[in-house]
Amino acid sequence: MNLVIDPGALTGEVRAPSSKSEAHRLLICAALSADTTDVDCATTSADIDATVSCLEALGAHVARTRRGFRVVGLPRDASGRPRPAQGALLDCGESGSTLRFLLPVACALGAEARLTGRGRLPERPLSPLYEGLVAHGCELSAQGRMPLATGGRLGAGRFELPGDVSSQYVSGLLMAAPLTGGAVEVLVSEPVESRPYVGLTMDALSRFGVEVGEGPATTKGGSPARLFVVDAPCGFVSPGTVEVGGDWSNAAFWLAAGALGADGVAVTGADVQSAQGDRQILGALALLGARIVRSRASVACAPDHLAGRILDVKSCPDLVPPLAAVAAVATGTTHVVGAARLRLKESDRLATVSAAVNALGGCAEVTGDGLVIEGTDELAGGTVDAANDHRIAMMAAVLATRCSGPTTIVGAECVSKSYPAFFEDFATLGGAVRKES
Ligand SMILES: O=C(O)C1=C[C@@H](OP(=O)(O)O)[C@@H](O)[C@H](O)C1
Ligand SMILES: C=C(OP(=O)(O)O)C(=O)O
Repeated sequence: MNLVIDPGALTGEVRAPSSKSEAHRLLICAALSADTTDVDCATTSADIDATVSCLEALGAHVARTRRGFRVVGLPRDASGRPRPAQGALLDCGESGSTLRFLLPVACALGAEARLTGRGRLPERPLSPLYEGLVAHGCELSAQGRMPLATGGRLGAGRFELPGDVSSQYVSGLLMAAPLTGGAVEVLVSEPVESRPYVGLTMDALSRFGVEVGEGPATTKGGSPARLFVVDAPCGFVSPGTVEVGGDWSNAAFWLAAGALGADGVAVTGADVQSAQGDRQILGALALLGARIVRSRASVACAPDHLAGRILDVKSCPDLVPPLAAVAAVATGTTHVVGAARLRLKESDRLATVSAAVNALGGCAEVTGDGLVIEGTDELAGGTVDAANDHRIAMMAAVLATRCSGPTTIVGAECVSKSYPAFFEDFATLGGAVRKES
């Protein structure tokens, strides 16, 4: 589906959709606990639905309720261990989180399963998580080809991972750890990029009674590292009800639109104390010169004197598209650094962010680990290929509001990966969006 956006500032108030990062984790923990859990989650998305369908395939019972999901955990064997369905096909869709969380979990459950996916997912890396799983008792079919078949059973012990490929490997191992029956140590070399996502996992586990210890350590080679430890014995204990917070990664697009507009945009439902690292959008937009106004019910962003800056995004890779939209019109040069892993997302996001800025008349260039963006106030509009990447479609829509002519977004339906109602909310904020005729 191609959508056309006509120029015009967004303004008003919008509610953040439910966080898919929180939802994945809380749904998985709920499925692994013996009892029933109500996961309050007002909105869903293709990625959240992928995790739900995989958990159902493993034997959990998940029902959609008015407030979210009611999850009945996996059946248990005589010794009280979760007993997964065997021979299940786990369709991860295009969700990297679903695949990288449920691969170690399925292995630790001793499930003979096949994990499959689409879009860019089969190309996105699993190494060296894959090798770590094999070294700890898992039998996996060849890497790089889907479906990926699992067998054997993941055992406890020490896992070593680099900090610069994907924090999702660490999160997956920590969620699998309580199922191994022994102590699990995950040593991650510094810098641990996307570190707040590991914190989000620790937060979710803690809500289900699993505590993760963390401290400084060194690798065998003597380099600095972080050690994450889940001690045995432990198991998932449902707290009854858990709440999924508003999604800061997606709220970031509305705040960016506020910075690009006139009267500002306010977002409700996103907690400024959230464990989500992407609430850093507030600091990053303020650094670029936008005006942030917090009230009890909302946080708003309005334009001021936008100026280019150095933005280190090691801990918040998903904020690059909305920040790039603001940098594209800020005075001067923005250097986005610490962003090499963006090449491993739904698209090569360094290439697609820069292509989107340039397609609308801006000036962006890819560097070794990020982007250089020269701001301009003269964006003409044009045609952006969303490249099947939800964050590129949302970025293009937001930046289109500041162009002098119309913008066509090719493949705009990919927003459904994380935010199916994005364009409805865009229109609610006064955005002029129509289907290409
Ligand atoms: O754990 C998570 O929920 C996520 C971790 C990040 O990935 P990496 O750790 O691979 O950077 C982020 O980009 C992704 O959208 C969601
Ligand atoms: C990279 C993303 O998600 P995932 O890795 O779960 O596919 C994203 O939502 O931007």
